[in-house]
Amino acid sequence: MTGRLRAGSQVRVSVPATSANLGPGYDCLGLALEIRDAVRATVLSPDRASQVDVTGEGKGTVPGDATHLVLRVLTDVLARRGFPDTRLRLECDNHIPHARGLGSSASAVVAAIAAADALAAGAGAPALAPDEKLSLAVGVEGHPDNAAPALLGGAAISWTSAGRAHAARIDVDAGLDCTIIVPPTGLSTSVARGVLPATVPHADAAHNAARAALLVHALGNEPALLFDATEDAIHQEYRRGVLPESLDMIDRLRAAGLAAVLSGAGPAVLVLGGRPADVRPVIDSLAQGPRPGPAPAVRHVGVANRGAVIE
Ligand SMILES: Nc1ncnc2c1ncn2[C@@H]1O[C@H](COP(=O)(O)OP(=O)(O)O)[C@@H](O)[C@H]1O
Ligand SMILES: N[C@@H](CCOP(=O)(O)O)C(=O)O
Repeated sequence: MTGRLRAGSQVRVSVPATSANLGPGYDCLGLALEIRDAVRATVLSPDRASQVDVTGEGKGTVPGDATHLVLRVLTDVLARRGFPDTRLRLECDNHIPHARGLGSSASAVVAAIAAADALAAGAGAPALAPDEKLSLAVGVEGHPDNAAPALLGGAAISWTSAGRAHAARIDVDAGLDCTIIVPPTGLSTSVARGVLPATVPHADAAHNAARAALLVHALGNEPALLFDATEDAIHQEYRRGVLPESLDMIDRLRAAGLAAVLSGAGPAVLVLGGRPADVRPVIDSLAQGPRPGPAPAVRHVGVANRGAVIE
């Protein structure tokens, strides 16, 4: 089927930030956080050029042309669904910091897929199943651990099998406190993936398998186990060379008994079960002496129970 969407059709989607890995769950665990981006997509007539307006994060840095991540994925998914060369106006209201390890690119991709699906469904195309949306997101992102909670909300386990991505939502204790420490400068995920070895020792894989399984239990049922459950042996230490300050922060927070992990590929740090009042004294102790630049932001943030939603 090849068709054209009616000019003036519109959809608004909001999508949460995510923190992937949560320590041991490299490329398979993630948590949605209540910081949301919103995108309004309006179909233009075919003689108009697509247009992107950005407010907030990324304004002035993300491209305004067809290479804009949301526009690129949205038009690509629409073309696959039978609506090629759709011209769009996007209004992006961004709150998720870019290149900090809070899944901004996955949220952008998921927002685009959800918007494309809603526009196509409005024109009579069958709606995509959650696994189909996740598989499309993985085709862009390369790993499912951010996209899964961005789609589903809450915490998610994600995996790929025979070229298709899948996810299961897991319970999170309603009272779980999360604090994020967000440095003023970012690091692209591809750089932080590039320093990882192709293989890890068997003992380290076994270490992480135990912690990741324990983490699923701790998040939903026994927060007292979060500290043990967030130990990682397969990615964080390898990233110390490109993220020395984040890893130093994690060391100090963990020495203070807090379940601190690298958020995604960093540089942000996530403290599970910790409040800013617990975290700030440790951050302040790191700042003894002249600080080279602005201080990191310390934010208390709730778990987002809703993933991508059409508003
Ligand atoms: N809302 C968005 N709109 C357009 N591009 C985005 C958006 N969010 C992220 N990006 C692109 O993705 C990059 C960040 O992706 P990445 O390095 O994977 O970091 P993270 O996903 O952890 O924030 C940004 O520098 C930008 O190019
Ligand atoms: N599992 C990935 C997660 C990347 O998350 P991001 O938020 O930094 O993009 C990794 O560790 O590389």
